[in-house]
Amino acid sequence: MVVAIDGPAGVGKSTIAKMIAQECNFYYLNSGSFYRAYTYLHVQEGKDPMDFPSVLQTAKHYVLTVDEGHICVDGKNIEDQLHTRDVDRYVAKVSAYPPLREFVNEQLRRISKDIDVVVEGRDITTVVFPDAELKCYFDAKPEVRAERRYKQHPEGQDYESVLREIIERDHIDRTKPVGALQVAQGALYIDTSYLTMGQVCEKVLSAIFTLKGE
Ligand SMILES: Nc1ncnc2c1ncn2[C@@H]1O[C@H](COP(=O)(O)OP(=O)(O)O)[C@@H](O)[C@H]1O
Ligand SMILES: Nc1ccn([C@@H]2O[C@H](COP(=O)(O)OP(=O)(O)O)[C@@H](O)[C@H]2O)c(=O)n1
Repeated sequence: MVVAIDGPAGVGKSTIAKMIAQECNFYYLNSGSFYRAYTYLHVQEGKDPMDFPSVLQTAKHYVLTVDEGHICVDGKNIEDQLHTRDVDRYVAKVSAYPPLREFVNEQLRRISKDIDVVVEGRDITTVVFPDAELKCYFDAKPEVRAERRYKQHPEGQDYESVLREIIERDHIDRTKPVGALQVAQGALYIDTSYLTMGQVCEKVLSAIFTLKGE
């Protein structure tokens, strides 16, 4: 079974996807971490992240694997390097490059073949797995998402600049020529603004149990 979750930054996709994966014993895949990893590896090589064809070359040079939801290069977990300011600044732009999207999507489909998986992203329910057994779209107001992100890293940027970056990333994600963030047909739409994590998880689990006939 494929459970696909889309939604904007800070809405709770990773948190809930991990909870569902644990509860149902499903494999967990975060498509955003592929785009983050390629952005990181490219910048790490001292190359320009705005030169998108060259980012694709970098991507083709590395073999990424996923170990318990963590992205690894040559077996080394690089998850800690993926949430830096540099990566945050460029990843939405890098991920708008259609050939890179195709490259990432192929890998997501290959990894998910014949397994039970919960996968999250921006175009997972619309482009990558339009036939997923369960499609979810999580939403929340930008102010609520910025507050959550701010609380995640209170030592980092102030609330106002977190909110500005969220709004900017929303704009890029919603206006991508290919793979733009949108609510898929037939998706379970959940506004998480006033729900606890447990309540969101319950709604998704209940949809999974219904599909399984449990
Ligand atoms: N329903 C919720 N209520 C309160 N906090 C939440 C909720 N869902 C997620 N969070 C918190 O918000 C932050 C961002 O969640 P995350 O799962 O990283 O979002 P995303 O993967 O969509 O960017 C995390 O600190 C998480 O614990
Ligand atoms: N399927 C996906 C997943 C992520 N992305 C992009 O990659 C960025 C980082 O993804 P992420 O899942 O780590 O984002 P957060 O919402 O966790 O900050 C997003 O802002 C999107 O621009 C995408 O274009 N398509």
